Amino acid sequence: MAKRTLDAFFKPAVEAASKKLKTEPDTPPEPTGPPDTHASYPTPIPQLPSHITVSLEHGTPAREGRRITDQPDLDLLYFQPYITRTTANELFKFLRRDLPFYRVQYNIKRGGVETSINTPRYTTVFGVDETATFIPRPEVNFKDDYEDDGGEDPETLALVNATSNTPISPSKYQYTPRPIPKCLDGLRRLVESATSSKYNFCLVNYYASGNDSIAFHSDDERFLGSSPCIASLSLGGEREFVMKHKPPSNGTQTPGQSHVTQKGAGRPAGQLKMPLASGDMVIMRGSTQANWLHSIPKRKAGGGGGIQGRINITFRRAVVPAGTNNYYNYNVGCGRVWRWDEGVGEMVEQRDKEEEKDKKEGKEGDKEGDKEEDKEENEGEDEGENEGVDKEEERVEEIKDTTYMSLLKAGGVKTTSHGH
Ligand SMILES: O=C(O)CCC(=O)C(=O)O
Ligand SMILES: [Fe+2]
Repeated sequence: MAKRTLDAFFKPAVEAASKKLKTEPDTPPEPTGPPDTHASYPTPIPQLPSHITVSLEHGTPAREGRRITDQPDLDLLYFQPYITRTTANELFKFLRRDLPFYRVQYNIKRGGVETSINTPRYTTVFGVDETATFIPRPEVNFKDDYEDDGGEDPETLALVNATSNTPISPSKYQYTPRPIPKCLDGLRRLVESATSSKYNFCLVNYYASGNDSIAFHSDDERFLGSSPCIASLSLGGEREFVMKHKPPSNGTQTPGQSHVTQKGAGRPAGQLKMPLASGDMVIMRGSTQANWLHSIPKRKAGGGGGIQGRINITFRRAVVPAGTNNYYNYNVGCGRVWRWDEGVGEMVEQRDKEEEKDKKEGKEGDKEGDKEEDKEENEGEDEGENEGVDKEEERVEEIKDTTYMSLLKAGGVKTTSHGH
């Protein structure tokens, strides 16, 4: 992206930041503008404080990216870091506090049997595939719409067909697509300019502790097109990112196995391990997704560079509506919203309006019902069950790998995916 366009995007922030320095040095950071609202958001999403915006604009890349292509089929660009640690940690706290998260459950069918999977991390997603786009609604945006008239906030963005600009039929998507809020969209544009690729999706993972994870998988769904470029940004506590080559179709030695450095005994051959710290960014591109798997394994408590919890943001480009359906299904789903509670220092599941009303009216029977439900949910959260969940996910991956192998033999058709 041209520097001029980025300057225009960040200009209000630069002005706000310099004004703040001159007049009110001790007041809390000012957001760059009013919060983003949209019917698809559970609550408004604030804009970044102007000093974070300025630091992103002027401080990235904190270091130039290092290209890693010394393994077969691998093409990585590794920024260590892309965003300075201080800004990355502030961004981490902002996003954890201000984004709505989900703990998605979904069913898979294996051998004809329905199995329920609990995604072992918090997720959220924004964006729409390239057949549609969000455009400002002139009738709203030319009004002085930030004046509070006590009514509902007017919708400022309309979802339209990307070529004809005509409204999208509500039946086109299974979930209402969510526009990328400004606090992530500025970042998307910066990352676009750093990687010379375009992105229309922003997937966010929050790993609350070492027990949260993502199993080995590749982001090689057909809806991303061939040779997708995926930018993956890490914020907060450090976690290990592990990559391994997909098994070969003929079941012989993993390609590249003999070239990959094996540090320490007992470590499986052919794995690459990267300690992703706050602000680091890995770009996976070329034939990487087609040939390599990646994961964030669970790990014991401790480590993480002093910060508890980690956010990962991936920027991707989906080319067809199947991508939109898949991403909302597996990263938002149908469950309740979870939000960060600074007081208790953890994510808290949000009640819906009906439940709040019941609580206020003191409906005891319903409360008892809730307890039963909670108990069942908590039972599903103990360590043993989580182990099981992780294994469930690993087993899904095994199935994906096996299918991948058999499809490769049959001519390289892609597997279905659960949309990590
Ligand atoms: O957290 C990470 O670094 C990886 C996330 C990831 O692989 C994904 O969301 O597909
Ligand atoms: Fe991934």
